[in-house]
Amino acid sequence: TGSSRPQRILKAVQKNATKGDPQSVISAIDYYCRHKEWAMNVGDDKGLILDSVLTEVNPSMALELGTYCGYSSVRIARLLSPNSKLITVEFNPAFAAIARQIIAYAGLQDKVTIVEGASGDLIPKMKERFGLKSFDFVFLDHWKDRYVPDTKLLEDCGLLRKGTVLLADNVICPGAPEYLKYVRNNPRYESRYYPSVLEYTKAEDGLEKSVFLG
Ligand SMILES: O=C(NCCCCCn1ccc2cnccc21)c1cc(-c2ccc(F)cc2)cc(O)c1O
Ligand SMILES: [Mg+2]
Repeated sequence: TGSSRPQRILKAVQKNATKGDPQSVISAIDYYCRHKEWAMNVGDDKGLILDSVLTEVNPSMALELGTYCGYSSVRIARLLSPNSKLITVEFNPAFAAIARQIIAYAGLQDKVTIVEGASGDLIPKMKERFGLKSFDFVFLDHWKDRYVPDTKLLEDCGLLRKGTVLLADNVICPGAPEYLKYVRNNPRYESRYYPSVLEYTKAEDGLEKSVFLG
């Protein structure tokens, strides 16, 4: 059988990017997915918004739900301060294996821990597994119907603190309408919508940033 899309993306990184240079890895993936074959990375347009929110938050502990090929893991990890960490959760072992190689190619393997499994199973085990108190930043980019239950789970497991920033991808396309309702009508969150486009297209999409107020 032939290669998978993530395998082809890894090949494009190995061919066109410079080992240890995260920006070249990001550019190689964006070029491939814009000109060769589309893939569900957060992409360069929404990626600039992700970068700016990250720079503002400067998290010590970051969580990503939905690794895929590791594109946004590289975007996040490249901006983390020394000793800051990213935990990224991926459901699909084949995707996780590719992401591990792309993150390592960027030279960011010491900052990123990839955990395989379902968010609903893993979130309740995070405190004990990683000895962490809470997350400073959470990037939601997994199953869109899991955004609300997993946000509630993060609250209930005491993994959010006053000021934790949640950033959700795809709130317009494919859409996360229940999530928008949940965070926008909730006194425990201060939300703001960042309009953008669906990765590598002209279709409308955007990111929702929600600050947990405790
Ligand atoms: O579906 C998307 N992402 C989720 C992929 C599956 C995640 C599975 N998963 C990972 C960790 C994890 C942990 N627990 C449970 C499940 C978990 C997605 C889709 C589109 C898209 C697709 C077609 C189209 F026409 C327009 C847009 C664009 C995006 O940017 C996306 O992110
Ligand atoms: Mg996405």
